[in-house]
Amino acid sequence: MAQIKRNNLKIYDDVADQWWSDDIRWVRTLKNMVPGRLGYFDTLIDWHGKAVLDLGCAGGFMAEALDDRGAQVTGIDPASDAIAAAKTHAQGRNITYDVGVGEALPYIDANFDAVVCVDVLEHVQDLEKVLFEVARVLKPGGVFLFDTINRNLIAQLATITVAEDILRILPKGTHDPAMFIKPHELLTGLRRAGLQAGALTGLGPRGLNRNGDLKFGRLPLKTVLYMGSALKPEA
Ligand SMILES: C[S@@+](CC[C@H](N)C(=O)[O-])C[C@H]1O[C@@H](n2cnc3c(N)ncnc32)[C@H](O)[C@@H]1O
Repeated sequence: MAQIKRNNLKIYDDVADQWWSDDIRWVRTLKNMVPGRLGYFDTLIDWHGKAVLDLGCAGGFMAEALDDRGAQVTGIDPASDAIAAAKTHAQGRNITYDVGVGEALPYIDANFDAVVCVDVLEHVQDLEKVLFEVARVLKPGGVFLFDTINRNLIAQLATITVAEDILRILPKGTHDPAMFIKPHELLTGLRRAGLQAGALTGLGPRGLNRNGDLKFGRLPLKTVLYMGSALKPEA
């Protein structure tokens, strides 16, 4: 049997034209996760007037939500068709979109008040480089806000066996379970990059919305998905 390509990043360009159409369940799921994430992140930062980088923004769900909150948003992603879709959808908004990777951000040092990176860290080729780049582009006193997937058997069962293979709510090959990140690994990476991590919290499904799609919010358990923040200390 042919081997499935894991962490297949082509998936995001393949669905770029339908990113905002609500036709694809897993893309809708990403959209539905935004309020769950912001329910936590909004308690940590007042976005208004802040320069914010949405790192790994794809078609722009989080970027537009941050624009709605009055942030000055820049989004970046290597998926060029997804960035094109983000630009088209954001017409009339003041969002800047760039094609690029987190390992080599095309921004000057100390450019952003916040970097948001949701459902991305477990996809990047070089996590350490990305965290150093995040620290570099943050202003002193700036904050890094993220979520990612834990690496253990339960997280693998939930995201690969159940979500990809049984329920088919994720395309096959979306994730490589070997790239999932244990919280202590991320905390070590943040510290090495010079960032001071705050508390981590769980993220997960909290019922269904009116369309029968999953709603997301904070959970006490960090077994599968977890969110967190880290501060760049003042100079
Ligand atoms: C699951 S999607 C999440 C998209 C978006 N953050 C959201 O929640 O709607 C993962 C995204 O990470 C991006 N990505 C993968 N490798 C990356 C890298 N090295 N630097 C920045 N983004 C990357 C992919 O292109 C894809 O758009």
